Amino acid sequence: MKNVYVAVDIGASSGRLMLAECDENEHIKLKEIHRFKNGFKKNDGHDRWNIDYLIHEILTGLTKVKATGYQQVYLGIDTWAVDYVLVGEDGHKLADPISYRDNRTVHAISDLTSDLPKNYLYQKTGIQFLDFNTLYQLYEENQDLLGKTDKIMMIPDYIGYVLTGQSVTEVTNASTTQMLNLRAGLFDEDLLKKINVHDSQFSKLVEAGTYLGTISDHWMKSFDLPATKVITVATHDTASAVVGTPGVGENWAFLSSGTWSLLGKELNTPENGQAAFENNYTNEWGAYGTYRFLKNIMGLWIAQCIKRDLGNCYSFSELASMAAQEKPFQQFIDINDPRFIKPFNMVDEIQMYCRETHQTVPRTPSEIMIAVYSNLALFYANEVQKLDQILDCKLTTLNIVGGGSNIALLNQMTSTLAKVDVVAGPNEATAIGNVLVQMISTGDVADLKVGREMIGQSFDLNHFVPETDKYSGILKSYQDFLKGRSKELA
Ligand SMILES: Nc1ncnc2c1ncn2[C@@H]1O[C@H](COP(=O)(O)OP(=O)(O)OP(=O)(O)O)[C@@H](O)[C@H]1O
Ligand SMILES: C[C@H](O)[C@H](O)[C@@H](O)C(=O)CO
Ligand SMILES: [Mg+2]
Repeated sequence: MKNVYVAVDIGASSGRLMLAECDENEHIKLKEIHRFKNGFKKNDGHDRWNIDYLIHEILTGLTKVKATGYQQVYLGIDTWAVDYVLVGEDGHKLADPISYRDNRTVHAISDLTSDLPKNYLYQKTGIQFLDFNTLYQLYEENQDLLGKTDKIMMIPDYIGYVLTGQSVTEVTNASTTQMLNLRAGLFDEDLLKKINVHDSQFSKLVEAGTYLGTISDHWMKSFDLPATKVITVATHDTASAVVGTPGVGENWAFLSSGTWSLLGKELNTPENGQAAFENNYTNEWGAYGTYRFLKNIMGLWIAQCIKRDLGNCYSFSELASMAAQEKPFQQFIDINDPRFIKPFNMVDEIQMYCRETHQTVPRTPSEIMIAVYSNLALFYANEVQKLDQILDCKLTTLNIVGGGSNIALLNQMTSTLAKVDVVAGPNEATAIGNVLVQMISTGDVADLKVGREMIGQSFDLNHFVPETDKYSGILKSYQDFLKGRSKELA
């Protein structure tokens, strides 16, 4: 009997259970079984995720799998990065996890690096400086709570623990903490000491593809579930997205385009030299001993906030169609400006930014959306150039995956500005990468290379090529604008 696989993929904006099987042509057949909203809410003084709700949604999705007639499945869990749950001696969570968008870490990098030089920290870890990395969250953590903590579990590891009773720390997500020592391949003792955390407060580090256990009887008695074997996949959703990237092109890079845009290249050895440090690139660990050399770009979080600020009157595809009616590049915006991390109102913030920089202020929903897409495309193109310089290579193709791969206008602008081919899709690359690690772990698929070939044959990919001589000079003007802004804000 053929194996059946379930991917639990929970991003910052939404979660889903996807069911996957291989058909007689070795094509991966993917079916959405259950989708649910995600998001943080203010609770007990901080922005927190509702982890119990997420676990309940997973169990609800699994009952739908059983109701569809599947008696036994494999399952993998991937979620967003850096956030964690504190678990007490009694094995239960001490509090709901705080979101990385909470304000508590806004000064953490300067505080923690006052006597720990940034380039020394970067040499040790190779991880980009984002003030919400786990290192800074734990530095700012409630010390009383930390003192009562038996285990610190990353979100997907915690979910696996609640479902199976087994606790591990999977490396792709552990690397986003900025606490793993690149050379040793372990948590860095000096950094743990710096934040009053002990090595024993983390469960053992495991690679993606490690068998975790079966869903415990407690849940089997409470829900009508299929017999479920849990495999620890590449539990950082971006790591799964990279596994699920078809990898089309002679010299390809990836852009995992969702709440965040993660633009980078899969490497076999880390790149933590001076140029990478100065451009704040990261070496998150990937599956199968690879490194995800990438940068966090603000991404479609901005679109999500605009959609909310407009009262959710428009779908994302309607907003994209409206944007296509407008002229692009009417204003330049540094979309990675920290002011866009969590403004009270994104529409107001973008309009204020344009006023402050003496530019045309976008007014209508379509003007605002074309401003966002134009500047995302410009930012992407600028980073593709930086990747070429840092890695001393010439990228030929950008594989765009995730929800953002649905935006043809953005794909085309990116291809033209970056002067690379764009291969867009699959939009559910994260879930596909999740199940692919499971399939490799059971032996159904030989390895990552074969798996990526299967992805290319199983899912529709859309191709975009640069429109020559269009928008010439605009990228250089944008780069000058960014240089001017960084001087102004220095
Ligand atoms: N048809 C579409 N037209 C325009 N935008 C779209 C479309 N489909 C998805 N998107 C964009 O993709 C985003 C969601 O991407 P995705 O589903 O990859 O995110 P997620 O997995 O829910 O969250 P995370 O990025 O945290 O993993 C939406 O916020 C929206 O901006
Ligand atoms: C906060 C992290 O940078 C974020 O989770 C990103 O890595 C990601 O996983 C987006 O889906
Ligand atoms: Mg996602």
